Amino acid sequence: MDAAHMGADLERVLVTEDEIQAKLAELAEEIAQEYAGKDVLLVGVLKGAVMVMADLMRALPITAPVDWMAVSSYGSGTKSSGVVRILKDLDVDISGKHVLIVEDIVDSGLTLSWIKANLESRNPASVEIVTLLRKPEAAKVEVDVKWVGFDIPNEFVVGYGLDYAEQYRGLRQVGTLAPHVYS
Ligand SMILES: O=P(O)(O)OC[C@H]1O[C@H](OP(=O)(O)OP(=O)(O)O)[C@H](O)[C@@H]1O
Ligand code: HPA
Ligand SMILES: [Mg+2]
Repeated sequence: MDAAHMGADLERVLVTEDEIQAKLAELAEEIAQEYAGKDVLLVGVLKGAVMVMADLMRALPITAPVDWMAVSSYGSGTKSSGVVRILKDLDVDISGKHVLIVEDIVDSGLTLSWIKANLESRNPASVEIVTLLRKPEAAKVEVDVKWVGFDIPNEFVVGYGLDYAEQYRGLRQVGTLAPHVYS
């Protein structure tokens, strides 16, 4: 799909490219302060967090190693199954380390609460979460998220890492899809 067509499939832009970048710069400052003098490992959750990770780590005034986990809960649909599977585990041992999970979205919260509990069971020094987006009205479980970029309405969104059937991840903004896309 070409980029122009990808953008044309959006019904409404909820967060613009500029808003995303400005927010990540703010969050990066806060995160750098929090971890000053500490070693922190950034853990990205594939595939959605790729964009947030790429831009957040470049905005961070500190250097930090990066590792990735891949889990699946959504498959190709628009609803969380609630069943989380590890598709790819971390490469490194996190015991004694400060871990910052980097995510694109907290929707039902099922994925993040599962990942957080899973990582906490490995005896890290701490586990915190930064997410670009959160849907407060969609929460099925409460997850303690330290840094949130934007609270958004309970609508399915795409762009900036977020997909619908693996499409639209490359959009620079976040928005809802036009109804014709689903039919
Ligand atoms: O709060 P929840 O309802 O659990 O939803 C959030 C999760 O869903 C998405 O991942 P998805 O499983 O679609 O994988 P992807 O990142 O590869 O698209 C998103 O990246 C989060 O990880
Ligand atoms: O709104 C969403 N869009 C795309 N992927 C998602 N994964 C959880 N919520 C969403
Ligand atoms: Mg997805």
